[in-house]
Amino acid sequence: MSGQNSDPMGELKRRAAEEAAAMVQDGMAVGLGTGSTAALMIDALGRRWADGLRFVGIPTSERSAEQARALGITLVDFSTHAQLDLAIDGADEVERGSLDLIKGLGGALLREKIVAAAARRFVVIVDEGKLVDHLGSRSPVPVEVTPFGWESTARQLGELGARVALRIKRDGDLFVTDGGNLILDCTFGPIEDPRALEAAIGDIVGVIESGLFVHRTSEVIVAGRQGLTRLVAA
Ligand SMILES: O=C[C@H](O)[C@H](O)[C@H](O)COP(=O)(O)O
Repeated sequence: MSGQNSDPMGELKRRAAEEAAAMVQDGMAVGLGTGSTAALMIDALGRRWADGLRFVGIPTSERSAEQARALGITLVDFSTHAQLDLAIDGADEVERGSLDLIKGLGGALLREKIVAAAARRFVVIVDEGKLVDHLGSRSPVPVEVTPFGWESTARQLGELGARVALRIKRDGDLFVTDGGNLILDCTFGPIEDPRALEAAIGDIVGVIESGLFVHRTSEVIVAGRQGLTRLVAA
């Protein structure tokens, strides 16, 4: 039908991405997230760059770096920018109220968490389908682990109550992160205490980082059928 958007959720994600991109000011150092929603944000920043906005970016993955470079965006690293003004990224789950997150279904959780931790403000952009009452309701917790001894690490994660799956790509090869590590997708079901679980996972030797982002979110821009909503942690 004329005028009807054929991809309403895609349009909603684009609007959230544009809203976040509009938060970037001249001279800022910005963390550039990873995933389909973050890619829309990077495209929006590319359009603002073409209009004359100037900032520097630290990407959270090789694919986000490639996208930003192709748009002419200046990329830097932590050797010159140990702290960022703003980081913008997507999420796989956002817990209502706390705004705690699960991230990493795209395999970028380690660099994303480092960038989020280095930013004065961490803004998350999602469609309303990502909102949950409890983390773990729909998504596993991705955990980045060293390849050496991953089987033992997996066993210890299982002892925390998770069903553990080594991430394999569609072509049947091992999924290897930008850092050369493996991902274990850990299904816990609804998580009552994300902070405690994040600590317990982090205590396991062989674990590099988990996709639980607890008490890190400054604001979430949610794109829904009623429009955009901006949530701030309770
Ligand atoms: O590792 C990937 C990231 O955590 C993504 O931000 C997350 O998976 C959300 O991606 P999308 O916006 O494509 O749903």
